[in-house]
Amino acid sequence: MGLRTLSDLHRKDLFQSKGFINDEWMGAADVDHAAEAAHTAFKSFKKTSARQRAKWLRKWYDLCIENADDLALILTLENGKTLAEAKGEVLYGASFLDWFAGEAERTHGELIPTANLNQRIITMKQPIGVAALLAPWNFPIAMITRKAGAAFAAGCTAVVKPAGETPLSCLAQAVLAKEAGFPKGCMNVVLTLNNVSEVGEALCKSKLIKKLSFTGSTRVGKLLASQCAGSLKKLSLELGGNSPFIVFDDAKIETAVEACIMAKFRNSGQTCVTANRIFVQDKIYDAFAEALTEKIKTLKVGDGREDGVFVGPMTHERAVEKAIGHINDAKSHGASVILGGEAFQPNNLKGYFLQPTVLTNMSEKALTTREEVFAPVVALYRFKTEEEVLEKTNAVDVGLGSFIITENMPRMWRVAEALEVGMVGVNIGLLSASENPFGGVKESGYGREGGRQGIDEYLQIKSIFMNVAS
Ligand SMILES: NC(=O)c1ccc[n+]([C@@H]2O[C@H](COP(=O)([O-])OP(=O)(O)OC[C@H]3O[C@@H](n4cnc5c(N)ncnc54)[C@H](O)[C@@H]3O)[C@@H](O)[C@H]2O)c1
Ligand SMILES: O=CCCC(=O)O
Repeated sequence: MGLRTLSDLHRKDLFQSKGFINDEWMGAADVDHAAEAAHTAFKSFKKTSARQRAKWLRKWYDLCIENADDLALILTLENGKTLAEAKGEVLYGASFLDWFAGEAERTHGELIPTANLNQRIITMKQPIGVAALLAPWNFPIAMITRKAGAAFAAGCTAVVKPAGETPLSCLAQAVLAKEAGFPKGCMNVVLTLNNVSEVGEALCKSKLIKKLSFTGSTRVGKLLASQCAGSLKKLSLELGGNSPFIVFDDAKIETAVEACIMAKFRNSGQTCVTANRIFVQDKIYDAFAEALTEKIKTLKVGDGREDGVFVGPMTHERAVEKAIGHINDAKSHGASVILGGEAFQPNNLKGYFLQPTVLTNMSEKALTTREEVFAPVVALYRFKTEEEVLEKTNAVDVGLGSFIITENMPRMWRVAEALEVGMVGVNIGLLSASENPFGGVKESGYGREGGRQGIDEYLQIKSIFMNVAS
């Protein structure tokens, strides 16, 4: 079969290119109109039963699974990730709808034991209101469903803003959410490209919007937090990371290599939890570097629609430029490029490709020590002791994901507890599951998405304080 294009979609209506407001497709990004539609819908949506919302979420989940091939194709065409990865993201994205369908009915309040026996206090959880959901270009489906699944389960309505680079997957989700039965005005989508600052600011400043959830860079997260200060919106921020991937001497090399490939090459290195600083203990350093490099040499780079391709292009040109800057900077601090190191065009393909790259002898002075590479660049740092590696890993402003590879259980516990991060992977290169509370600490942001905690981001607590004296 040749390379697939939009004309191969089974359901042509999944390809939409206009914004979606109050169940209508619109040209301009009109935040006020979208916020009003969501606000009006909220008045009745908040009164629907959790069981009904769970049914809509399950139907939406079923539609994602039914249309998985079409959704994956749209995703590959707009983001560049391989079809296999895109299919994986469709399933991962759908799993949040299934998960939050379950959570919708578990937003229990509590009866609080009171000091005064003539009083009773009970609490209830209520939806916060209209939520603005701002998603990034690296996971254009899963970051929508992770946010919207939780918001709708809680009884909130939404104004969704996908990244300007990847609006199509989000619009296809809007088609399916409507088909699943969500009432008019529940899911609104505003599009941006060159006007992202204006749209972002309007979402932050809208009085009708009570909650904002953003996944993206720390730089933009800080900007949005400052813009939301005026209306004191509740915020969830899932921002940049600088994940350490620590291979201890006692690790199994095959486990370390397999986990590192997953943690580094998923989505061509463009994930918020991508292994950024790979710390390898002295005794295992050379053997690990060699085994990893041999494995990376086997990874096929190319058009994500082609069979066997493991690494697709980067999503935009500035990502390649930034990675080349990081490689040159590392070299200037003494690093050796033992594989790759350059932008290239595999089979003369147009696109933003970078050779999978391995850098050894990394210095702490290199920019990648403090900045995310967000590219298929493996930077290997050497360390001697557990204390040393902990000090180095924690000496950054961010703390999202981390990975440790060890066969020593006491060490696993010591290190996992000492790492200043939101998530620790042990002998695995992945942190993604709908049941995992995903999120960070320090300048990686706050709030959790997915897990039992994810729905709470869209709820507020009300207490009822009663005099029960007879
Ligand atoms: N946490 C994540 O999943 C994630 C996702 C994408 C990018 N990033 C980080 O960002 C870096 C660079 O990516 P980039 O060049 O797209 O970054 P960027 O800072 O320009 O944009 C990040 C995201 O924020 C949105 N955005 C930008 N300005 C905005 C504004 N004023 N209001 C509202 N939204 C706005 C963009 O649409 C994009 O989705 C990456 O290297 C990585 O460190 C992280
Ligand atoms: O990049 C951000 C999210 C990645 C994930 O959920 O695995």
